[in-house]
Amino acid sequence: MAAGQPFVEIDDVAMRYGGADATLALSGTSLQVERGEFVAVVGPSGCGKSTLMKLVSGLWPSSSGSVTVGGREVDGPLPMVGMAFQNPTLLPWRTILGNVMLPLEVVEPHRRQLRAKRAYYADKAGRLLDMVGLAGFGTHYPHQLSGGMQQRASLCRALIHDPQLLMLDEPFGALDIFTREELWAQLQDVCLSLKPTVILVTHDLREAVFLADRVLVMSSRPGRIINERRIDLPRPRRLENTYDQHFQELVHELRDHIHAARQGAEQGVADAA
Ligand SMILES: Nc1ncnc2c1ncn2[C@@H]1O[C@H](COP(=O)(O)OP(=O)(O)OP(=O)(O)O)[C@@H](O)[C@H]1O
Repeated sequence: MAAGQPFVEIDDVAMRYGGADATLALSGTSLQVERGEFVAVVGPSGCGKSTLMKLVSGLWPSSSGSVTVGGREVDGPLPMVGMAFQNPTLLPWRTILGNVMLPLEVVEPHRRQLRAKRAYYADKAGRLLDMVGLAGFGTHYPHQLSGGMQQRASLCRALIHDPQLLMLDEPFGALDIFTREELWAQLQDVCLSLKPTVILVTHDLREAVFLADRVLVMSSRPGRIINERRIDLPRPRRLENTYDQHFQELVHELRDHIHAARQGAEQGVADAA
């Protein structure tokens, strides 16, 4: 990776699902993320946020333009990525510890070392579970945990192989507000300690402002970045800071941008009618 090059770089990407007349999800989309930066992506529903995540993690190819991570063009799933989604997707027949350790069975060099170093990795998984308040739950099965606890476990699974890039697609979207806020604080602690590069997709503007160094706002579909806001709040941020005037001003500012993006889309539909 060349000095000064961003860790993640999306350059003028377009993405169409299916044939020529199928949905154009992204068009003219560009963004850059520095190593160790926490970026949140917000935008109107259906604007292409998840599509953007699929391109960066190599789960889907772009139709045009380029996507590079760590200085290399993305041409397939990246082992250096950890992912967590709205649905925790834990395997029901595995214990929580077994679920957290799953990526180690797939991603090299851990896969090669797992048999010889199982105790080391189990200890590491246990420490991650401790960090998110799940000490003692490693031997439980997913159905024995609440939704919030399962989501914490899926966060540990995303982190177990020391990913350089953490991709979080609405990871707390299905949780109640109290659990969600508790997990913001835990995710912040984990990130301050492990310092991965993070891209978070969320609908929750408070979540974006609480967690991110920078928030990117997308236009309506086909999505592209229409605004970016650096979040200049000191860390560690505390939940009581969400009541501060500056915090609320940032949230309102983002809300205005999204409102404008949605208005733009409605205007486009009206013009076409
Ligand atoms: N597998 C797919 N096949 C065809 N079209 C798809 C597929 N996945 C997404 N789309 C379409 O692409 C567009 C962007 O979808 P995407 O899921 O990226 O949006 P989003 O911003 O994440 O949405 P939301 O905020 O509602 O979760 C939508 O119009 C959607 O219907």
